[in-house]
Amino acid sequence: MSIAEIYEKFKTCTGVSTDTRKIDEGVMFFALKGAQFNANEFAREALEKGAKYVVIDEAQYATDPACILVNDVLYTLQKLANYHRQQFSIPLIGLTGSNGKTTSKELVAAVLSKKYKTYYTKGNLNNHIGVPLTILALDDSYEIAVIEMGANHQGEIRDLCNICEPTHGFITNVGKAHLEGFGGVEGVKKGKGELYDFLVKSGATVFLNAKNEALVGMAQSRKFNQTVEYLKDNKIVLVKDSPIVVFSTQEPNRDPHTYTTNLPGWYNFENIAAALAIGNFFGVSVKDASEAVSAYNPDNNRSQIIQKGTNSILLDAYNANPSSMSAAIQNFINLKTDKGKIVILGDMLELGDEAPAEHKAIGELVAKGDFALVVLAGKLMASALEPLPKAYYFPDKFSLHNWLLDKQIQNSFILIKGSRGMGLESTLQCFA
Ligand SMILES: CC(=O)N[C@H]1[C@@H](OP(=O)(O)OP(=O)(O)OC[C@H]2O[C@@H](n3ccc(=O)[nH]c3=O)[C@H](O)[C@@H]2O)O[C@H](CO)[C@@H](O)[C@@H]1O[C@H](C)C(=O)N[C@@H](C)C(=O)N[C@H](CCC(=O)N[C@@H](CCC[C@@H](N)C(=O)O)C(=O)O)C(=O)O
Ligand SMILES: Nc1ncnc2c1ncn2[C@@H]1O[C@H](COP(=O)(O)OP(=O)(O)OP(=O)(O)O)[C@@H](O)[C@H]1O
Ligand SMILES: C[C@@H](N)C(=O)N[C@H](C)C(=O)O
Repeated sequence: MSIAEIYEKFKTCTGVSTDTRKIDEGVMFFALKGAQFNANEFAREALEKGAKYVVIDEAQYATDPACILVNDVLYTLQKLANYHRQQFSIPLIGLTGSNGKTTSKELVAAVLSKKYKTYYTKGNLNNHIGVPLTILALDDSYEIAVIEMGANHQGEIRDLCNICEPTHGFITNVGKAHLEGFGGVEGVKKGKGELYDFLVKSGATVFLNAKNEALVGMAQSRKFNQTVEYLKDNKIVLVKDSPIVVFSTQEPNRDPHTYTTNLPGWYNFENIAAALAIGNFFGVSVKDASEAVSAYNPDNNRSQIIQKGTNSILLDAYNANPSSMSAAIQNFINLKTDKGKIVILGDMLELGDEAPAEHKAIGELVAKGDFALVVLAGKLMASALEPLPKAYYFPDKFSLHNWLLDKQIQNSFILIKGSRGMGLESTLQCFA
């Protein structure tokens, strides 16, 4: 069956599902294969639970006229998403980067929502499955879309662009993330640059952080139809970045106005600047845009400041890589507080051969800070111990938690950061 024919059936469905444990009446079910299950085996169950059609790629499970047999379910999901995307002529802003994608996406969406009905990626659904699912839930009530794209190897951003066909785009930054799959920082530039390549090819508009040398360099070697630079002039000024970003804007016919945010660090100022520039481009007033970023309060284990008894906690436990870890630690070193400062750091994953050196470099950076306690957790973090002879080290989270529960830390400002695989948000429970 052709994609156009499958699309006709999709249009009669209430949506899409990939999980029989969470299925709504009337959906089109895509039977994906994972590490544990082959969802072809759930075709019948999906129909019994209310799916209108099931897309499968193993003939033996095609036991009902509602089964659509294809060569490859994942490929079909991606092609269908692209077909669906092509039905819309709204601006679609695609973004990627090593760090700050989700925060930037949320900020851009908050700004654009002041003027438009804005569709945007939920949570972190940014990969070869998440982007198609995101696109397939777009409907014609929306006026603009913001789509996050993530990758851990070459070619992935190219493929995601071919699915969502951005008309506008930006890269938050290029840094030391997923080095294993990208093959070093040059590989990251190449991989993230696939968004720029698409924007060149399609004559789209790029938003460019004029203060980011790596991005400016990548942009110089490409000829965009339109480039909108930000952080080039003093339209937005960083007043302070610690413990949270305060910025001021020059608004037409008004005195400069200062806004307080809920986000820590210069790196979030850059994310805010991108959101303001995009808002400005699409005609959102500086006042509305600034109010939107000022009101944004993360609740996703990223850049969250949480009070727990007498302790203040900067919870940044969604993910970690050398760039975001250094940024968070440097910001924490600069933070002024009467409380004792403590860092609790977990492994940074997906760094391949560079993992020992990168963990050691983090240890060297931490050694420059004036911390009351340095606590390291995870096998890879052992490499950070050499420059930190006084650090407390735990090979796993469980021994870390036992120690913290015993220690009853009070009146401290604590940074918690580690990779997703470490799940360090659960360390919050160790503080009363
Ligand atoms: C295929 C799938 O949905 N996988 C999810 C599943 O993982 P698993 O491999 O264990 O699949 P299973 O074997 O359990 O199941 C296979 C399918 O069967 C369905 N099923 C199962 C049982 C049943 O009773 N009924 C069923 O129908 C089941 O639903 C499956 O469809 O479960 C995991 C745990 O819940 C999920 O994590 C997993 O989701 C995968 C990873 C996924 O890709 N989800 C996307 C929707 C997504 O966007 N996820 C994002 C993560 C994005 C991310 O990590 N981005 C990176 C960069 C991207 C790198 C890229 N190359 C990559 O590898 O992803 C970044 O740095 O930003 C998210 O969830 O946040
Ligand atoms: N512009 C930036 N430069 C460097 N580090 C940043 C930047 N923005 C955010 N970070 C750091 O990266 C962390 C993760 O932010 P965020 O989740 O927004 O990034 P992400 O790229 O979406 O990652 P993921 O796709 O894995 O969720 C932040 O909590 C912060 O430590
Ligand atoms: C989960 C994925 N988005 C990610 O950020 N991975 C890195 C390696 C992490 O878990 O920190």
